[in-house]
Amino acid sequence: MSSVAQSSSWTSFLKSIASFNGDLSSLTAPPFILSPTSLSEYSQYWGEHPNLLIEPNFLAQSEKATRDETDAMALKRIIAVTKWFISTLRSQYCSRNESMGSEKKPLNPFLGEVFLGKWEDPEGAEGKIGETILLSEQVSHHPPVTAYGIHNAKNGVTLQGYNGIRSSISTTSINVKQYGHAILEYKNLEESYLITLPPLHIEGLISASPFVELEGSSYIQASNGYFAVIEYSGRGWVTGKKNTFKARIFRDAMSSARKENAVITVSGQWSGKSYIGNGSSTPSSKDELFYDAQSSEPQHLVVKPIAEQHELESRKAWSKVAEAIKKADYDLISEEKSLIENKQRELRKTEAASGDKWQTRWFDLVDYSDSSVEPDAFLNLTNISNLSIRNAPSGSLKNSKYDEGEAKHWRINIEKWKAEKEIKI
Ligand SMILES: CCC(=O)OC[C@H](C)CC[C@H]1O[C@H]2C[C@H]3[C@@H]4CC=C5C[C@@H](O)CC[C@]5(C)[C@H]4CC[C@]3(C)[C@H]2[C@@H]1C
Repeated sequence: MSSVAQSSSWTSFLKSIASFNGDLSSLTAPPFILSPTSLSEYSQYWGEHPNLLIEPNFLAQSEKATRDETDAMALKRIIAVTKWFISTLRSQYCSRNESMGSEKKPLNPFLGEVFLGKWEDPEGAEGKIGETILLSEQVSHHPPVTAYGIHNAKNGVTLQGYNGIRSSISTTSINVKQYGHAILEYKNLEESYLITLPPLHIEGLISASPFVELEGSSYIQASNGYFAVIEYSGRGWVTGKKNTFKARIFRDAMSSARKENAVITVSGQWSGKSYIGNGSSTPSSKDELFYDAQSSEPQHLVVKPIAEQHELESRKAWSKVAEAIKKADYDLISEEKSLIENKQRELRKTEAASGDKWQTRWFDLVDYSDSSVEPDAFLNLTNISNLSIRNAPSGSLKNSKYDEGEAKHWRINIEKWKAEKEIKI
């Protein structure tokens, strides 16, 4: 066992996990497990392969296409969307391990914290992709919820979504259910996709080298009917290596009831190589390579220098805390964090006194249980996939045990971004 794992701070931290109350940010983790990065920055992991995100826009059928050609192109597009989704997972769930040696505890964003930037036209794309922007905003602090919008104007592509988590502790791991979803819209194709988020757990706590492993399933529902079911497993499974997945693509959600109905199957590691085959049999390294996560380097977001940032922008707001974490100076960390937390407490008190609640900046909370709400991509896609519209764990089905309670979801308000005067990309 490494010296870190034996260190008193880690063992006392593990004990604190034992008395866990459900809110991860309430746990005081030892300094070496703290990340200098705020959770509001994690939205960028959706956009680090702009070429794959935009690719479906170029897979349009011709005007004179027959029904079969149209269908064949629709299948090509959901395969391309599945490839883009799989390409996001290494950044989402492995990037801290790769850059800092293990999963870390991100800074807990304050209400109203924003993170924004752009991906420039990828090298060698000859202007085909163009610029893609990211807007991310902490729309709730209790519980923590981050909303984001990624937009590529040149190709009419918009990805928007939000994420919140609920955690619980088992003897050796932290179990996390994700709430929220992503909606991907290709304006030129008049086509949209609903993407749900898989549950995960944190392994390696005992050995003080935590890492994320995905589990369960997630779904991609296309407005043209095609439906992808992605199942995740880790090395604990009989055959699986870590980060294993199997994606099955069906003509529609109904036919996904039987695995034999899969028209395409993709299998492998989302942090490594995966292979694609026709039908429902499991492809292997003898079949066609689908994606190699290790060989396609993520394109990093361009973020303004901290000196040019607004005080609500994440890296500016957290700069002193981030410095203290890099110095592993625990007293300074808690001193600088308290300054931010106390300022937030004051703000909330003033708002409570004057009665004007904090207003979110670029996102609106839409109540889908309100029958007057306009039919939109979310309602259409949850209908054809039979997925719940409620604030249930991501991917819950209608009439499942979680299909109850409120149905309020965060949506980007692009007019508010266009009217933005103070904060620039
Ligand atoms: C708080 C307890 C603690 O410090 O334990 C030490 C360990 C670092 C485990 C807890 C933290 O692990 C982090 C992993 C984070 C998730 C990673 C990726 C994503 C995907 C992204 O799209 C949305 C956010 C999400 C789900 C992160 C949520 C927060 C997680 C679970 C951090 C834990 C506090």
